Amino acid sequence: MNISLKILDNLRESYGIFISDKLKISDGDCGRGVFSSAVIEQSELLISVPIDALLTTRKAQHVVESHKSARQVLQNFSTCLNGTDLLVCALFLELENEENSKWSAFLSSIPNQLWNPFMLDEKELNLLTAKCRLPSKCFKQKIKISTEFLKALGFEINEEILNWCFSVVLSRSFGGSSERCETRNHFKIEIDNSANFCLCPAIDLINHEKEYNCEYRWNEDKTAFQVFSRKKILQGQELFVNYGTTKSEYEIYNFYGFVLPSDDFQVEFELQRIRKSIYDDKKIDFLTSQLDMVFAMEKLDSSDYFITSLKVSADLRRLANRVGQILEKEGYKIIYQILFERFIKNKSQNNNLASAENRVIEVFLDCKTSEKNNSEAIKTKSLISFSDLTRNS
Ligand SMILES: C[S@@+](CC[C@H](N)C(=O)[O-])C[C@H]1O[C@@H](n2cnc3c(N)ncnc32)[C@H](O)[C@@H]1O
Repeated sequence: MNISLKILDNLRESYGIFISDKLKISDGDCGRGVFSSAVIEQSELLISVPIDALLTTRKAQHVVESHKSARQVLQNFSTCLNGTDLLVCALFLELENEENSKWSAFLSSIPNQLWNPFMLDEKELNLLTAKCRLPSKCFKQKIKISTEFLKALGFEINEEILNWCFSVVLSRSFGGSSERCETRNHFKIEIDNSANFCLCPAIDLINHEKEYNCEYRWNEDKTAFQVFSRKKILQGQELFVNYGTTKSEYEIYNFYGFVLPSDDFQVEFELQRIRKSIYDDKKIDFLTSQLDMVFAMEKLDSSDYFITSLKVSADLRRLANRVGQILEKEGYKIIYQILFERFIKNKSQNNNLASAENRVIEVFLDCKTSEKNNSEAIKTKSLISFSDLTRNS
């Protein structure tokens, strides 16, 4: 069976989650997401997750407490472990349980590779401006609490796995303080009296957009967390929710590790970081020649195309994403560098330096997010085909 269908079926079977037959998981412009496989009418119920299927902080605490010697260790940590730490530790412990975990279907529905800025090293973080750097620095400190707690329980800590658990909680949890969650997520969950902070299988597969076509609702009668369509959704369209209409782009970046392409986005912090990065000249020369070859194949002049593309950033983003994917890990940095240098060379032709610069950074950030999200998909992708790019331009 197709792996995406299997993910949805496992979630249905393991937790009694209702997931409309009109939904499927696919890769799109924002990485993996949920798409419609048939027309969806306005106000259709698309996903309904019963309360038992929510991994709340209270349940996370039970997971942690059920570990031998945990109670005593918990006493020593009682003043510093909060809901986030409990969820992080519970995920870590459930991963150790593998197939025996109640949450194995949920865990295997989450991508193996996640990325958040807190994973940047100290040197890189210090290159960001304070507004962007501080939350990630705090998250770096916060992980230390879970690390110490799990060590006290006798576990050897694999940093990569713990980072993954932390990233899951940052980018896939719902709720928060009841006052904030009403405005952020358009719902208010009162579970276990106070523990309105949880992970939610299935619903966490939906990506974020400012113009969203779906919304969350907490159904008090059914005690279920649900997703409804806000408008008609055509076959093949992606479902989007809004992770928080009052969230700043900095919050989105720090919690979810991506940035929405938008004209007014202040990305100077990334620019600062990249300008100070050190590049290997030979590598850039080699990759530049590869990029030129690609342009030549498509009979495009790269610098002209680049200047034009600044005005049609969606196309440029798509192009850079593809090239970034082919060049894998370092791809996005190199593309950024190449594009930026070409832009500087040609800047006399363009009188709006700041907005063009921002567009280039958008491209860079998109490549980065896409590279991280699609790392599995990338492996199977063959060489660049520009057919859809040219079709759309
Ligand atoms: C709640 S998950 C959404 C589902 C996720 N894409 C998946 O494959 O499981 C949140 C993560 O999805 C990605 N994401 C969501 N909305 C996005 C967007 N508009 N652009 C880029 N990435 C997005 C980010 O990696 C974010 O941390």
